[in-house]
Amino acid sequence: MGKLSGIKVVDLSQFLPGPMLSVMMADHGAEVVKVEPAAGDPARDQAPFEAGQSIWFRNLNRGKKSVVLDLKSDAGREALWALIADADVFIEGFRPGVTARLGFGYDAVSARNPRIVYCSISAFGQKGALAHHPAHDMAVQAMAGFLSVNDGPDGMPVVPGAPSADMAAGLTALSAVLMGLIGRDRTGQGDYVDIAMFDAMIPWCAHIAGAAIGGGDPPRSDSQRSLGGAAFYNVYETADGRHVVLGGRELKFVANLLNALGRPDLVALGAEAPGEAQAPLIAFLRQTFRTRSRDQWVAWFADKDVAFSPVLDFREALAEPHVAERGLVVEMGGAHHIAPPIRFAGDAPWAPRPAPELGADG
Ligand SMILES: CC(C)(COP(=O)(O)OP(=O)(O)OC[C@H]1O[C@@H](n2cnc3c(N)ncnc32)[C@H](O)[C@@H]1OP(=O)(O)O)[C@@H](O)C(=O)NCCC(=O)NCCSC(=O)C(=O)O
Repeated sequence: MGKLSGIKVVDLSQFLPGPMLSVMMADHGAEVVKVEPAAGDPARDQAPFEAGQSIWFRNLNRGKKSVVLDLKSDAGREALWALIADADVFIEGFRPGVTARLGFGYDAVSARNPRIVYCSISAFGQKGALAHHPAHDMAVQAMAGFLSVNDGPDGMPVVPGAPSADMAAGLTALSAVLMGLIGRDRTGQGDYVDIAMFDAMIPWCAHIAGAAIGGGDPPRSDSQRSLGGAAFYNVYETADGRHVVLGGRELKFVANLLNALGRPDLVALGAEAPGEAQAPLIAFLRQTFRTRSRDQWVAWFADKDVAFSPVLDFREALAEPHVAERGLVVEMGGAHHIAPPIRFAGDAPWAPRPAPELGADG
């Protein structure tokens, strides 16, 4: 029995942030009813597909039910009210004002079910100058400053690989809903929470935007300038044109590596401030890493206590034995399932659950 069994979730959200929240609830036993328009959650149409389903959609919607409701019709609205009557959680991810126009704003929903924890997830929040601006992940990253530190050597911001604003919002919303449920259990009263992708990203910036927060110049960051050009927090090219990272900030790792490379004289430079003072160390490391291939370096580092990693593509990353040992990706019936990142010691062994076909439950 999952930690959330007995909790009923009505979820109108689409794409990524809201489904991320509700899939983690479904993983732990909540009954999640995904309410979709006739066209379905657009994530259903996102390539690549496998075993007849979008891989993206499957891994964000496993273990849920799907009902199709036209919320602009009386019958659809009635059906949603019936679902809300005994629900514990209501999730929506439209632009601010949409659910109120449909008749399902917090005031209306809590009047019918005062115990409900109602979570809105939007790009910039329900209030504020940007509130009604439509936005996907990249636009929020752009507005929050994150794209400015993900530029290439030509200064052009790079389209982010990970949808950080979506994920930050989904995971923040999960915490919020669980807090809401704990509070509700104490007081008997539900509550409303306004989660913004923007708000969820801003707390992530303190270390990279530190200077700007303090009123100084904003940081710039391609790989050579990250953290102001720290030798031991940097990316290096190898002889085969691949890359490796030194990702350690502790001086003992600097010493371990430079001693093994026969250059103990450079260790003191590791303690200097990143930037100009470390330039000779960076130059040495650049030259050194170009003398072997990436995988030769992986072998060389195997018996060294240094925070070193090869830069892998996704195929390589998923083929790592570590992924199999932790059971992170499971293939069943020709479909690949990504395991939940939260698994309690007392949980039954995890088994993949299918994501529903559109309207499978009504
Ligand atoms: C994603 C959006 C930009 C999409 O913009 P829009 O297509 O203009 O959607 P809106 O939310 O403004 O409005 C949705 C409309 O659909 C209608 N609607 C929705 N569901 C129903 C059902 N079931 N029945 C009838 N009508 C429905 C709803 O009433 C609205 O109509 P009207 O009232 O008539 O207008 C926006 O929803 C948004 O900013 N959402 C918050 C942030 C967010 O989730 N961003 C995407 C993250 S995922 C991501 O970044 C990524 O995947 O990439």
